[in-house]
Amino acid sequence: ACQHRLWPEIDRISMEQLRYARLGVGEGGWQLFAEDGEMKMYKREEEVNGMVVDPLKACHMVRGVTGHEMCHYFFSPDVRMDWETTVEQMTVIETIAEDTLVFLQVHKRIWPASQRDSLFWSHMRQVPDHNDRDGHDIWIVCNHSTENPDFPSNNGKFVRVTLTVCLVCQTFIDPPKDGAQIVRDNITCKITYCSVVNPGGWAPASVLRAVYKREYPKFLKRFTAYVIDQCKEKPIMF
Ligand SMILES: O=S(=O)(CCO)c1ccc(-c2ccc(C3CCCC3)c([C@H]3C[C@H]3c3ccccn3)c2)cc1
Repeated sequence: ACQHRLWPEIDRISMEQLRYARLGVGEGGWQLFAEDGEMKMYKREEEVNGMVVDPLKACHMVRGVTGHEMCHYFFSPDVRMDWETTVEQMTVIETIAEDTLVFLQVHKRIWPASQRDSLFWSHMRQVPDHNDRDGHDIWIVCNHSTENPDFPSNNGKFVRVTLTVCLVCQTFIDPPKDGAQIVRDNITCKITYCSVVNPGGWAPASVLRAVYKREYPKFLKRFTAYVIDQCKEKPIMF
């Protein structure tokens, strides 16, 4: 992967997104728009050329899974269609490395907007976390739009969205007493999910904001429930 032409961009954007995810929501005009238990969703209202591109930041605490497990299932193409209900087709069009893939996805049409597709590299990485006492690393998956001459945007069929998404997960372990073995009940995963999606073409602001408000909470709840269910009978992947 390190000699691939995209590697410098992949490395830079992934680390930028890690820093961005770890910034609090105290400053920068974030407004809380959805809450469900431990999950808190914030957005900023932004438009580019009259198109809604509202950045989103979601914070969640999930008990019983590790950050490695959360990122593994988010990254894996094999299980994508099991949890991602807003995607109609998903193809891996390039394997840059075992932790770096290029996806082409066709998203379900959101009436009355025209149907969208997305083409993005996806990179998963473990990042040592210096200021974390119990020494558990941070896992991140970063998805960022890219171009590929074999799959031109606006190919007449779909409007190509551009996106930058990151899932940053940190594992916390509450060690069991008397040196017993760590079980899933001793584990909590702190998730920060950030996304900026540019619709790539006009779509009514009111429709998009309504879809964001409905779809993002559903998306994150469904995904985290999926990972908990997949992991519960399996050995812990730290
Ligand atoms: O986290 S991921 O990388 C997971 C891999 O799939 C991701 C998540 C979401 C998107 C996406 C793509 C298109 C749209 C819109 C824009 C105009 C018309 C379609 C939206 C908006 C509508 C929002 C939304 C939020 C959550 C789920 C689906 N829909 C979101 C892409 C990638």
